[in-house]
Amino acid sequence: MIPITDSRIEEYLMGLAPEDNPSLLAMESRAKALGFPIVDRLVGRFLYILTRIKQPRLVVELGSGFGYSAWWFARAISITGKVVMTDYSPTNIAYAREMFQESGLSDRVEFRVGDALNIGRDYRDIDILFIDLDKHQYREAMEAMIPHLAPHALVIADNVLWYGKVVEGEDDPETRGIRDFNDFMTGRKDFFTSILPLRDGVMVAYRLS
Ligand SMILES: C[S@@+](CC[C@H](N)C(=O)[O-])C[C@H]1O[C@@H](n2cnc3c(N)ncnc32)[C@H](O)[C@@H]1O
Repeated sequence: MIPITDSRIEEYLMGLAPEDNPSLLAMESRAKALGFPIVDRLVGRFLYILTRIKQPRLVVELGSGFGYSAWWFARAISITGKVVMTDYSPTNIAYAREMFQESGLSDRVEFRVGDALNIGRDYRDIDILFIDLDKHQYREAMEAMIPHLAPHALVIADNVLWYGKVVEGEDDPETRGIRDFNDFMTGRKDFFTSILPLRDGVMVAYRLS
């Protein structure tokens, strides 16, 4: 494993990103206690900014866990917008419901339990697609969702550097899945794609038409 960002830099950045929302802090503590992978605060704040700039009508998340990343989208989206959360786990979605209720954000969120690849296809004209499900599924998910994206949609994907394994010659299904997804996206002429080495690597791809 290769640390993407030096831990001292990450600590410094975290010091510059104070948050006091009780639901947010509770979700961060839960992730720490369970060792559950969330995008983390630095990426969350980045999602918030992208959402404010884009002003989406519809955000669809593939792989929402218990709602941490969705919380950032919901906080940033206007009251007329909607964030669709998807996760296999009813326990995760039930916890997310509680957190969104507590934060007064539930009216902007649709909570869906099941396979994100099936659920995602229920929606059209998606302005922001966020991909954070099992890593071997990234490309399949993307290919399935392209016809469901709005013109000039943003696709954001987490973990695209996969703890540095993408450059270490690892050949497990997850690393292969991420490499394949990165090659697929950067090879497409209809998306302009950029990868930020923030936390575990965040891809932002802009649909050109
Ligand atoms: C990395 S976590 C998501 C974390 C979340 N995006 C966040 O930052 O708060 C991945 C989640 O995706 C879910 N998942 C993986 N593949 C899925 C699929 N095909 N359909 C639905 N959920 C899936 C897992 O249950 C897990 O909770």
